[in-house]
Amino acid sequence: MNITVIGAGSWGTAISGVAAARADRVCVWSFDEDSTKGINERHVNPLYLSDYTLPGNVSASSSYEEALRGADGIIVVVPSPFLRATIKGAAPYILHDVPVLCLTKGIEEGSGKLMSEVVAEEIGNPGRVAALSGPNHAEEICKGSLSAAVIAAEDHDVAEFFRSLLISPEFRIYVTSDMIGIETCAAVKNVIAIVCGVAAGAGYGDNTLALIMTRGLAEISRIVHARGGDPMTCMGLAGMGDLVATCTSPHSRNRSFGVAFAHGESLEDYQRRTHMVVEGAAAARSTAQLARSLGVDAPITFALESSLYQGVELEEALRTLLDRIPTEEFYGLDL
Ligand SMILES: NC(=O)c1ccc[n+]([C@@H]2O[C@H](COP(=O)([O-])OP(=O)(O)OC[C@H]3O[C@@H](n4cnc5c(N)ncnc54)[C@H](O)[C@@H]3O)[C@@H](O)[C@H]2O)c1
Ligand SMILES: O=P(O)(O)OC[C@H](O)CO
Repeated sequence: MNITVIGAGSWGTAISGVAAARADRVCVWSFDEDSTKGINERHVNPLYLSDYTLPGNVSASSSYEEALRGADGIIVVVPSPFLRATIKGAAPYILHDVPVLCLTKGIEEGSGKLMSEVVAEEIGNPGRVAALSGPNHAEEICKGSLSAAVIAAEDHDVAEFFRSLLISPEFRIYVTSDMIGIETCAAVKNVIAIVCGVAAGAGYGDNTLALIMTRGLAEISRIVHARGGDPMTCMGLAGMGDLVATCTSPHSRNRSFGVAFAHGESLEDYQRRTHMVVEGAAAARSTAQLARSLGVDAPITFALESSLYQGVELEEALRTLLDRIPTEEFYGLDL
């Protein structure tokens, strides 16, 4: 079986290693030529997870045509700001019935579309597109540290195809049909993780982090419900699981950007310094747009959007949050 992984950042590199355990061959499409060269010559991606050696059946290419030739399954894992352009470029080489698994976490700005929807729009045959999410820091997955994820697909056979490709005793894979729930959780938890980082950077304690995570989960579930997903999904791996991992882990780029932002570093400087994409920053804007269009109250997201993009000082954004009068904890889903 031949698997193509589109994207050679941290997660693309780690998932290539996971897929290589079951696949005959894995070919990674990389935007960066240095990654292509490193993987082909030394089985190492010099730009991401550079201390991880990929299995010998993983190769790389910066040509869509070459990377996708003969693919029996495709995994898409480019950061959300580059997803549409990348998949548009790849689309002519993707056959109509090949199953596709989307690992990108985000909501498209402007359209409010989920990542699997963007992929399906560009390649057609939406029933063959699935999404995977969960608490999965690439740094831990590539070391075989015990982890779990959930695959969502409309077509159970597509979910099973990817589950049997990726499952192992160290990587437990569950399945669901709630694509909206899984992908909305995946995008919005990154926003909440930045805010946790900001709070930690500003010197707040664990009580405050628990407050942000809990009210953040309520915010996520309101958006999931309004978007047509199942709020119970928020209790699972893609919801609470990933929220906890991202809001607390030193590996999280979203959390650590929040800390840096509280200390005065800009988004641009952080991303230039780390060569990594802070998905929650893009998601703050796209989630805020989506929440407004759905008529959903999303105060934590709105506060981050205002300080990232509207020049509102962090202290003022925080004051706006704290000026809200706490009411009953549970209003059901209209809260
Ligand atoms: N890193 C993780 O642990 C992890 C875990 C789960 C999910 N994810 C999600 O996976 C997705 C990919 O993240 P990542 O962590 O692998 O990326 P990354 O931040 O580690 O790397 C950035 C990637 O973007 C590529 N890139 C830069 N400019 C580009 C362009 N113009 N067009 C196309 N590609 C370009 C780079 O080559 C590199 O592969 C994100 O949605 C992220 O939220 C990441
Ligand atoms: O490093 P982060 O903050 O982009 O998070 C990575 C994954 O989404 C964790 O599951």
